[in-house]
Amino acid sequence: MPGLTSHKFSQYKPTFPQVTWPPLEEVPVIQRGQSADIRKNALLSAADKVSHLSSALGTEISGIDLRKLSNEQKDELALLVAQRGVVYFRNQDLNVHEQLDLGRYFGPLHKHTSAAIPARPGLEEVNVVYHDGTMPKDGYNSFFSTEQLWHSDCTYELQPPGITSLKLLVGPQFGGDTLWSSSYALYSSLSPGLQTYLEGLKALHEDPESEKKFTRRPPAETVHPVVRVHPVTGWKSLFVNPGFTSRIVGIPKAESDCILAFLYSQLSSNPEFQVRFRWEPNSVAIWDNRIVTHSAIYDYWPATRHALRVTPHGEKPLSVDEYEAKTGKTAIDRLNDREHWGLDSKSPTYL
Ligand SMILES: O=C(O)CCC(=O)C(=O)O
Ligand SMILES: [Fe+2]
Repeated sequence: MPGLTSHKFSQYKPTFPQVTWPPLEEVPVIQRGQSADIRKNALLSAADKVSHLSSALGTEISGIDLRKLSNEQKDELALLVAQRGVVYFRNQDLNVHEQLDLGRYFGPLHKHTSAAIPARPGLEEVNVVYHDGTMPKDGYNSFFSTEQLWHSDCTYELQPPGITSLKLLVGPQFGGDTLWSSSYALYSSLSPGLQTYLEGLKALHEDPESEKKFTRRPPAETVHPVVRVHPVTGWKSLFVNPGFTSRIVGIPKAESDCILAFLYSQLSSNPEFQVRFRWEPNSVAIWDNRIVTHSAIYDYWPATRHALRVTPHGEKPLSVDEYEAKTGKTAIDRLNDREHWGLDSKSPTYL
């Protein structure tokens, strides 16, 4: 009953109010995963089932109600997401305010400069993802190649998002899946010489959309390290993405183009780094934008797909040198860190 469904969620339909917000300022972020017990028993033992969907990333948990998590379980969820990149839950009844509260636990919430926000006032921290049959069939595919659709959210900000959630309200019977790609796995796949070279570089992130759309804040562009270290796991990750990283700075343009083209082709096309999620209404994905990229698939026109995203800020990305100076610890390639996380040598996963 499409009429009923669209009425039920009409307050979350997309709007683009022409309001202006002040520029973002630096905000403190508490790394919740840092307080978690490494075994994550409070969270995992409360679940009916925990299934890893691929070696590199993606875990589905059933039997947990996201409205009822204790702070201890939320801390463990933050750690799990930092390790597995993205964690999925189905049949979640949490409403948008509960989704906002959960997000706020992980960091101050980001307000998007230009993306749609819900029609109902007071929900500026919610991002609306919405397509239906009245919109062009080609959708984003007429503006971007499938490779360009891969991105990590809002990396042009000074403090790009950390632990982000997306809840599907309405979706097609089939199609409209989302893909995620592990940037830990991408880093870990490179030869030691290339890893070391990239660790010394920085790249420019900017929003190509900001020239085309009304922006509620002056558009940001920021230079971030090409390899960043996750503050909780201490693992190194490639931090460039086709959506927003335009060039590596301080090296010849041709060299930057060539390296970025190689990295983008790897992250978007190497299935070993990827996981694909088939949504149902009330599915929630929680991913760590610091260490994964993602890409939605627009193959469901003319069906309606409607989802809400809540996006906490992460820290200012730390380069390997910054992480080591700050913590006195050595940042590590995830592939070499199995023992620390209690994995035996045969375990295919990185839980
Ligand atoms: O529609 C989706 O599955 C994801 C869209 C997206 O990129 C996002 O919400 O960050
Ligand atoms: Fe996104």
